[in-house]
Amino acid sequence: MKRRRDLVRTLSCLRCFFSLPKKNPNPTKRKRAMEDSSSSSSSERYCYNPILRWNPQVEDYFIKAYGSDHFSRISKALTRPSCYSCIRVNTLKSTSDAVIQKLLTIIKEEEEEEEEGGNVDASESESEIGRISKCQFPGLEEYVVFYRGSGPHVIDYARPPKEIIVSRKCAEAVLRGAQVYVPGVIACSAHVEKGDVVAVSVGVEQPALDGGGWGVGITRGTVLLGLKTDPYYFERNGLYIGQGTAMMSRAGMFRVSEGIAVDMSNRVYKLPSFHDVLEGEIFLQNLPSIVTAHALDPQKGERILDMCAAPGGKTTAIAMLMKDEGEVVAVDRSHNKVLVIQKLAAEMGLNLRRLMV
Ligand SMILES: C[S@@+](CC[C@H](N)C(=O)[O-])C[C@H]1O[C@@H](n2cnc3c(N)ncnc32)[C@H](O)[C@@H]1O
Repeated sequence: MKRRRDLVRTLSCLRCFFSLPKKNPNPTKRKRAMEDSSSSSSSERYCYNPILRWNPQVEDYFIKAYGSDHFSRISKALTRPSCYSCIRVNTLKSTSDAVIQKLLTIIKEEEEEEEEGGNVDASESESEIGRISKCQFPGLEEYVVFYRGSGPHVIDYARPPKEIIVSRKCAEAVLRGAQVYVPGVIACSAHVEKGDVVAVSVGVEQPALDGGGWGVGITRGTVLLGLKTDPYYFERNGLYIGQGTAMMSRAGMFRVSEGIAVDMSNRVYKLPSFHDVLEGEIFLQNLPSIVTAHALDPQKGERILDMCAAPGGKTTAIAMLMKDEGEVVAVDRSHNKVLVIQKLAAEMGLNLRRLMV
């Protein structure tokens, strides 16, 4: 089974990331910090500690509504990834009990391999059984399984640094167990070669200096010098998401259009990638999407229209709940999107009857 190693090695999404590191959010402060060379230690830099910046009026409103303590906890939680992966079991092919057993077997086998290779950190070897559980909401226990991740972890990074900055979207995927793919890389240190261990941070949106909206402010392909005089140096403090091995040189990362740029070995939050795991038997789907189809309560023989259907998460959930006896009309706006739905339905062994562009 492809990519099963990720289930062991790595353990949602960053729901909100309009966040900045705690230090030096504006140019004046940044300049002051650059002058004070002792203000940015390695532990400050290589940690994950973003804070959310709110529109002051919105902030005032919420503080009045929730109280400042509660609001500050909400604000902090919004900068953290989800601790759970939510797995929908395809009940036409399997059951939640069978899926739990299979996942445990996969994890055990892979753990043994990792142990043989000496790659297991004993301090992290919590029982996997406790990590997997059935959803407790009535009616969902039959087909929804949770996998609980872990974090935040302290991931030391040895100097001298070789660094990579990735986009927010890429960072969200990485903290759900993905690798860093080429399109997600925004900037990279000079002289990064294939095989180098690199520190990976996220470039977050910041207010433009000219007051014209928010942006990442780093041009794709920027060379990171690793110096405190580097204009982006302080912005990266506290936005470190982990480290990995460069799978290509710096030149390659900005020359090719696809492929893995960094094989992540350590992430500050760990959730496994379920990519290619138990294909057709399970589908990774956020709980609200599952609940949407569940609340619709589709019955055998009904005809249901899904108007913005790709990639087909709710479409296939509806078809499954109808025991694939009925008609789901799935519509999306391009032929390619409809092909994606078709592929997912085929993997799950479902006959959707009608797919439309
Ligand atoms: C968030 S995704 C839908 C996710 C999907 N319902 C699921 O559960 O997997 C939104 C989809 O709406 C589609 N969409 C947007 N505008 C549309 C339109 N005018 N007609 C049909 N589909 C549209 C997009 O192409 C995209 O695939």
